Amino acid sequence: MSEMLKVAVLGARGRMGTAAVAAIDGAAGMELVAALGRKDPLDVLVDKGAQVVVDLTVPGSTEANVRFAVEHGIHAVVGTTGWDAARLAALAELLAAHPETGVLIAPNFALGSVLATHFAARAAKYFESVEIIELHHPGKVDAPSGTALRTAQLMAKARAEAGVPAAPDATETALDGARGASVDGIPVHSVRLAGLVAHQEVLLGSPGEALTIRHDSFNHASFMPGVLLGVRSVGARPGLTVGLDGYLDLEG
Ligand SMILES: NC(=O)C1=CN([C@@H]2O[C@H](COP(=O)(O)OP(=O)(O)OC[C@H]3O[C@@H](n4cnc5c(N)ncnc54)[C@H](O)[C@@H]3O)[C@@H](O)[C@H]2O)C=CC1
Ligand SMILES: O=C(O)C1=N[C@H](C(=O)O)C[C@H](O)C1
Repeated sequence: MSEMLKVAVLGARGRMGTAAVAAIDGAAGMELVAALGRKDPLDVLVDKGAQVVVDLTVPGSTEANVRFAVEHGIHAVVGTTGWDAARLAALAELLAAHPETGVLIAPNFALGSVLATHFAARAAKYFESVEIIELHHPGKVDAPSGTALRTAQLMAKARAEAGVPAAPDATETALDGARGASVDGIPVHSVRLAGLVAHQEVLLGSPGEALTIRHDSFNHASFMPGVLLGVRSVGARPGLTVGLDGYLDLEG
């Protein structure tokens, strides 16, 4: 019988962590060796021989958690938000000193969301106007969502590379926030509504037509196949991968 992959979850009592603990517990070939909360020491990861850690915590904790994992040769699959360019650059530098360790930073583990972002990036250069609306449960602590940030960044990059001019917008006066947050020039609007889980609409418009790319996560089960794919793959992918699309063949 082949050996079980030893997996630990950080943020194990949160919304995502609870679902991930159950998914890993029930997954073939994996053994859940630790399920840690905010007050548990990270040394447990080493004591329990974790080979992969899944970080589902909060933006203020995730960087230190991942740094600890990498420094101890533990691969990391990270769903937590807050990984801006400076944090990613520092992590890439750390990984250069630990070339056998892999880290996946996945703003969204839901396959449909990964595809929606991919399609939005592909479509971005063909339309005059693009805007993003992300809609989440009111317990979410960050805005805009990590998914919306990444989607906007990829769309803005595609438009810049294609030489698309700034979207038309005659707004001269507006209340603060009325046009959303500008992410690389793309307006991103954040809705927090009881009853929602995680949803996003990318709006693309040109004279006479509009395309809407919408994805809905109705519950946290939507994220679990991506979490398990990340856990199974990260050991064979040394270095830093941003986005679950890095583990998928979306062009094939
Ligand atoms: N990549 C993806 O597909 C998804 C990512 N997320 C992200 O995952 C993160 C967690 O989301 P939720 O589960 O909804 O939040 P949550 O607030 O329900 O859970 C976070 C948990 O982490 C714990 N925690 C905080 N610091 C910790 C530390 N240093 N060590 C261990 N545990 C710690 C908290 O006590 C809490 O139980 C957020 O950043 C969210 O945006 C959420 C859903 C999907
Ligand atoms: O906090 C959440 O719930 C989610 N967070 C991630 C994000 O910020 O994009 C992924 C998903 O949207 C759910």
